[in-house]
Amino acid sequence: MGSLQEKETPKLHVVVVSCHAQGHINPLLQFAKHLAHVGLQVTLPVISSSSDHHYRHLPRSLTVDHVPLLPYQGAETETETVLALWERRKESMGVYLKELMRCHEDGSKRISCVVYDSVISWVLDIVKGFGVMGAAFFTQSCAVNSIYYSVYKHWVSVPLDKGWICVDGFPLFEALDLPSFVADQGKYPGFLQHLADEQFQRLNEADWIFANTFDALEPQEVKWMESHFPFKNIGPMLPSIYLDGRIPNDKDYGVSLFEPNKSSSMKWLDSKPENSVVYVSFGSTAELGKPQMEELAEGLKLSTKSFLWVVRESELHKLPPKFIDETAEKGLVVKWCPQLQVLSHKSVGCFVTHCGWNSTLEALSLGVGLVAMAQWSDQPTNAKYVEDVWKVGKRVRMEEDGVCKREEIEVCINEVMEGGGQSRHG
Ligand SMILES: O=c1ccn([C@@H]2O[C@H](COP(=O)(O)OP(=O)(O)O[C@H]3O[C@H](CO)[C@@H](O)[C@H](O)[C@H]3O)[C@@H](O)[C@H]2O)c(=O)[nH]1
Repeated sequence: MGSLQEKETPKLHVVVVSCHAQGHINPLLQFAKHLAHVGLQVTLPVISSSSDHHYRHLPRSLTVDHVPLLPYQGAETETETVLALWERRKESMGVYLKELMRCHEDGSKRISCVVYDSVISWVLDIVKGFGVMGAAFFTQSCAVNSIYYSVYKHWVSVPLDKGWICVDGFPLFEALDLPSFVADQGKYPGFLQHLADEQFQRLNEADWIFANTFDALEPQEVKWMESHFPFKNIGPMLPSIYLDGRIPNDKDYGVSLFEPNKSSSMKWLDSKPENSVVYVSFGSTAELGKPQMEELAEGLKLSTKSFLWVVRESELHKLPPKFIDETAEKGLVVKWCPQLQVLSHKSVGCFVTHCGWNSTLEALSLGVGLVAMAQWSDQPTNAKYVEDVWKVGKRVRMEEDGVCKREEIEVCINEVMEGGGQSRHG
């Protein structure tokens, strides 16, 4: 029997490759859904050492492929460094990608284009080796991209000679406003150069460049970036239900590396009055020091507000002993939650956040005021924009020891809850 598929015009096949982190997978997956929605066949590979990922609401023309993590080459050790793990993931994804490209050099699933996360631009070398088009996708703000590009071009000197940097038409960036890799190179040796080179040295070979931002949010920064590269701003990459509803049934990002504590979080929020809850989360990678964790816990205790705090499994041991029991009346600690549903819940009145770019875009899109507690990477720059440029929240002040104290946390929460940030509920 001549199958229906044989008679159909084959769909263009696009592969979307993200680095292995929730904050990168979410916007790239969202972009993949848009491609699937306009009729393309999309494959999204996700590294998995186990099958503990959680998939939901994905369109039929979007396939999530599991990529096995290759075993260690040498002796197995328990303590794998960040860089070694990064290399092992790179190798695993590289092997998978070459095989996928070889299998689909022709035929109905021939690959037309690979969209890759800008921080893993080595993907472009593989893609170009097969004569296929490649599109870079930047998951961070244009302000941050511009700073890294200025470093790459040696237009700013790092370590900072003056203690601040100025990019044309942007706000002045003092050290505490800069991505941590720029402000404190000593802490992350080699990281900045690697990141700047990785993102920009092959960019001229990319056929398209996409960024998860939008013109109205960063008008100067977008213009500046566009004067150097043909960027297309396609953000914010949030599930459609929170924006224009373009993709039917698109309620959730859909691939979670953590298991969300959904029903208990939402039930608990339902029991709280409007605008009464502080939502606290530091995303998927930030690790707070124990003293900071204690100050935050004490700050939440001091505050008269209720709180929902996401503390990832690996961070739980840093909570003060008995904290969960002592605060059971006013607080709930969960290991992961459906953040978009939480932020759009009417009981949530403010968001204490590390200012990861996705969390920032989500809060801005849903109208929740922010208490910005940046930890590392691009987060200090996002926090500066939250307070000084968009004026949608307060940035906490750190003491000399780099820790933000409980009283400061309490004051910032009160200010934002009582109208210092943006207001969603009137
Ligand atoms: O309980 C939770 C906590 C978070 N999220 C989601 O996880 C994502 C987290 O992304 P983000 O806020 O960007 O933080 P990170 O996971 O820390 O993201 C990394 O990647 C981002 C994009 O490059 C950078 O901006 C960050 O600094 C970097 O740490 C968001 O979509 C959240 O909605 C949940 O669904 N449930």
